[in-house]
Amino acid sequence: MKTFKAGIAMPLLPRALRALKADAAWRRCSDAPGADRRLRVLVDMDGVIADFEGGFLRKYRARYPREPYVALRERRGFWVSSQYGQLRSDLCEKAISIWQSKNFFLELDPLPGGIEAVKEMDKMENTDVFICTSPIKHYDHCPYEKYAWIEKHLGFDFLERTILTRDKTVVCGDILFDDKPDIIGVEPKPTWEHVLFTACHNKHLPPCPTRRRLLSWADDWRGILASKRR
Ligand SMILES: Cc1cn([C@H]2C[C@H](OP(=O)(O)O)[C@@H](CO)O2)c(=O)[nH]c1=O
Ligand SMILES: [Mg+2]
Repeated sequence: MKTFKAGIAMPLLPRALRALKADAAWRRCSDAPGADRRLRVLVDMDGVIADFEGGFLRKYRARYPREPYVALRERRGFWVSSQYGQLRSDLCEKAISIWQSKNFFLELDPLPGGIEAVKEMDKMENTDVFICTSPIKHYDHCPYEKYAWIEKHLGFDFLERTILTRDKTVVCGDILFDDKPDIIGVEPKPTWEHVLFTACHNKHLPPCPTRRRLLSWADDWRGILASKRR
């Protein structure tokens, strides 16, 4: 969105009006939430409210019962296929075939407390919550199943609050709860604070002084939201 420098005299009122509206909209994204501005919370899906890792391991072991696997407590690094490829090169493709299969994303179990937390946020005053999730590029099943999962667990109306994107940095919000340690994209300074949601693959990372963690939905997520309102 183009922003116009405030204070430059516009020849035509409509353009000036448009400029002021654009500037006001831009400010809504960037000013800290105050009494009049609503807090915008972005919640990731896989690894935060949907159990990608548990669902993967269950289906991998069912399809390849005699192949080596990585126990959840042994998981290191965000990308499952990388660790399976290190185990044995052909296991990389076998891993990928699991989440490319029909019903993989649809049949993921909710993670404990996630659905309840999102529903509570949705009812909070001065708060807007969105699910902000990245589909895999093998699009035969994933985009549809992510929408269907949201309808199944949060209701049809929550599709209005569902964002599918491969680049989360361009999404405007105050907080992003996400299990991926490095969230990069075209925007070098995203508006949101990334709160790292603890998952099997990231729990061994050293503490980072500049980034907060949410250990689970039993942790103090309400306190994190409250800290952004002051
Ligand atoms: C390949 C892969 C995908 N994913 C999830 C992350 C993304 O969903 P989300 O943005 O909801 O966390 C999606 C596409 O990469 O699949 C993993 O969590 N681990 C993996 O190893
Ligand atoms: Mg995730």
